[in-house]
Amino acid sequence: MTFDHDPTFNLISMVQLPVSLWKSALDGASDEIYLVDQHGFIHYANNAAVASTGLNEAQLVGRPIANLETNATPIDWTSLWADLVRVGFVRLEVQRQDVEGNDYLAEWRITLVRHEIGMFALIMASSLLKRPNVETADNRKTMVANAINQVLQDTINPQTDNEIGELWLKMAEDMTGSKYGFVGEINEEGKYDALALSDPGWDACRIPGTNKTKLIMNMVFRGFWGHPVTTGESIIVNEPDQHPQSVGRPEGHPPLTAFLGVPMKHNGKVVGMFALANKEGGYDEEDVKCVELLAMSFVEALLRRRMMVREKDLHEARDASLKDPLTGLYNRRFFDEFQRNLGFEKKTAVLACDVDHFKATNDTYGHAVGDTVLKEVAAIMMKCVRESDYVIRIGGEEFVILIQESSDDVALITAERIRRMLARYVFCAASDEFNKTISIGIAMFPEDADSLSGCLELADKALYQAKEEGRDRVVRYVA
Ligand SMILES: Nc1nc2c(ncn2[C@@H]2O[C@H](COP(=O)(O)OP(=O)(O)OP(=O)(O)O)[C@@H](O)[C@H]2O)c(=O)[nH]1
Repeated sequence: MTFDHDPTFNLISMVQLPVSLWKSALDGASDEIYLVDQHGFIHYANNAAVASTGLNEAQLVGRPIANLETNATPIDWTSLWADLVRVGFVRLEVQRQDVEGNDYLAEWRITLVRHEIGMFALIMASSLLKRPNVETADNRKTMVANAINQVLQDTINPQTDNEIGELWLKMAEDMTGSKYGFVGEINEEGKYDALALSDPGWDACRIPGTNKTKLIMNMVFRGFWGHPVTTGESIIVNEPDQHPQSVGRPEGHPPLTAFLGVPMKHNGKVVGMFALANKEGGYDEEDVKCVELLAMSFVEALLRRRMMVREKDLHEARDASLKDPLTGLYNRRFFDEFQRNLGFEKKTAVLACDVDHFKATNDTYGHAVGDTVLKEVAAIMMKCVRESDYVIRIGGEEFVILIQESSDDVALITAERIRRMLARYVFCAASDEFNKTISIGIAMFPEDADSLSGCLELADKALYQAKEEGRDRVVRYVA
């Protein structure tokens, strides 16, 4: 493994934001920040990390995070990484030691960062009891760094666009000391739709009977309000009434003492705006820098979230097309796809299962009861198999079970378990109770046939034999 590239590069390229902004935010944050690869090696450490560990950046980069001399307790990186990959975000408390050898408790907030060159862990470490002596305790920069962390978390936690908007608007207000504001996007008609609006104490924007605010939709902003959207430039207006672009305020709107408007951009195009109001003493260039950084992070968070939601929807739609709506089991299409992707090395048992005299159930109790029986049979089958096995409703009252990495014994034991459980199960129909049995035929892939469907044909032959021999039994196919 080599670490000869700019260590910040990975992080920057992941979030695709200008290097200078991110680097200054991360470098100057008062929390220690590390970017760590999946093997636990540090790729980037900020100034606070340098101050806290007493090691310079060159000494830190390439070092395993788990074995930092400042970790008073060892860290099991392998299991931590496994949790991170599974959940996306991990928070833990780590006993650490400052450069003078004093123990202190630190909180690590770790976010999984996915990138085409690999996955990384972004660790933000802050002392819970005693902050190590870090000179760069600039509160604002810590907030910006927290915002970066938030971007990454926002893409993981399922939230609505409006909730994300509220979160980022609050962050922008806190960072600048604004009294109120709004954030929104340009819609397809080129007008403005708010995603979040904080309460400026103006009745006109309140939803009657609630303390929620009405979202502005399809708005065209004039004067300095619209400046960020029309020009793509941020604007500070510290004396709104005297400003040449002043268009006054709508009736009943609370006093406006200062205004900061920052465009949200994506690929150079203005896609929205942050608008903040009434910072005491007015806004300055530092506010512009912070909010511009936030605006970029916000767009990133929003777009990433939408992409993830789209992917999830697609995934669910695909999943639904492979499922049987009655039982929730996989369907025939799944069997065909599974077969296509099956490698030869995967020993798989094929169990062909058919409920005995099912037609009689339909005839006696009606189709609806028949459906309930099928659902309950499906549930019994699911209880009898391992998580790694597949239960498929191949059609009507016929089911197929695929047991991966199976031996003859495992297949027979599973089939017998299903047969016995079903035979003992009592079904109910109105005031009547009844039992059902099942017949099962077994064939093994690739031992008996060189395709799964070939195996299914042989398992069906064995199933037919089971029916012939009196039903309620398991038969292993023999050539
Ligand atoms: N309720 C219900 N019945 C179904 C469904 N799909 C198929 N069937 C019925 O399942 C029955 C299958 O009957 P047969 O294939 O004759 O076999 P059987 O009565 O189970 O008898 P053996 O298999 O010989 O033990 C038919 O009556 C189908 O109409 C379904 O989704 N719901």
